[in-house]
Amino acid sequence: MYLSATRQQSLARVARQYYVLTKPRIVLLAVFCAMIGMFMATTEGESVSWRTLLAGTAGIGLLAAAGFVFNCFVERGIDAVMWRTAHRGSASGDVGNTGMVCFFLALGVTGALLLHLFVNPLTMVLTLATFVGYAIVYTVLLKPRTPQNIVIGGASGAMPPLLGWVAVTDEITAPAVVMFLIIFVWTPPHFWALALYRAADYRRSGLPMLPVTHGAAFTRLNVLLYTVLLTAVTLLPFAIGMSGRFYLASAVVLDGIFLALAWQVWRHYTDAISRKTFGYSILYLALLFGAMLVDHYL
Ligand code: HEM
Ligand SMILES: CC(C)=CCC/C(C)=C/CC/C(C)=C/COP(=O)(O)OP(=O)(O)O
Repeated sequence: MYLSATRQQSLARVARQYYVLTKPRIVLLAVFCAMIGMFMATTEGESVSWRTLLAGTAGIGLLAAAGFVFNCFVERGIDAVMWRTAHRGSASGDVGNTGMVCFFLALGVTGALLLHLFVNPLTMVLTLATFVGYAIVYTVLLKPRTPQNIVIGGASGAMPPLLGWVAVTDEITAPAVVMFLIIFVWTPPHFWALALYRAADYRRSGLPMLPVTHGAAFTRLNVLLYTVLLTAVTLLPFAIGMSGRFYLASAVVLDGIFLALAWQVWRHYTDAISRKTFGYSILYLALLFGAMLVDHYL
């Protein structure tokens, strides 16, 4: 069947609109962390099977993407009034409601089936629970009601490395919980740094984010306090013997930079510093988990 150039361009534009709703770069880092969880679960000389690696990362990634599309569907009205999210097809109306519902159902069912058929039932159940935690508990129940939405909702975001661990071991043990805790405590400075320089956007949306409900100064203090707590939590992998000196040295350097930025957010705030801190928080998480993986094979 020959499609005219115009038709091809139109299809490509629609495909891109759907792709954007999956928040692909967030899925990428989440799947990266899940993969690290898998490799961290292997013992000396053991490797992750291709079946677990491929089906596990695909299943977790698809269910994460399903959660993000569901979030865009539910928040299409709010996203339309926020400058940062108004471009999304869900907010602009370029992507219809039926299409979004079918899309997140297809993503979610495929992800769950991959995990059930090729990984293990526990990983499928925990990943589905993570989906519910993010799509329903965070997006529908917490986000419109409390400034602690991202702290409690952060539990879903922290699950990927634990899910990766369970995909390999079929059980939850201390190292998986430690990796969960690192992302759980990382989430508030990650998000509140963004919320600070996007405060006007959130005020317009009516969402009870901390800078809107408690003001910038209190939020800036919380960014610093959670970053101090994060520094302590990132020492746990070394403290419990899960990771060695290479990881410890990497964590100390990465934490030092995060603390310096968080201190500036607290004492010498500018939107530019907050934007820089948000951007660094993403690089920080990727490098910290990357260092954990390198250390595992040293
Ligand atoms: C409740 C927890 C979290 C909240 C509220 C949150 C919030 C946000 C927000 C609002 C953005 C900007 C998105 C945009 O403008 O399109 C963002 C970006 C991002 N977040 Fe988070 N985040 C959370 C957890 C996580 C987790 C767990 C990860 C990865 C493991 C992550 C990775 C990223 C990445 C990679 C970006 C950049 C996306 C891009 O540039 O397209 N976030 N986050
Ligand atoms: C099933 C599974 C593995 C889920 C993945 C969990 C995960 C990585 C959650 C991250 C949470 C997140 C990025 C929230 C974004 O906030 P928001 O949605 O409020 O952002 P927005 O304002 O841009 O819509």
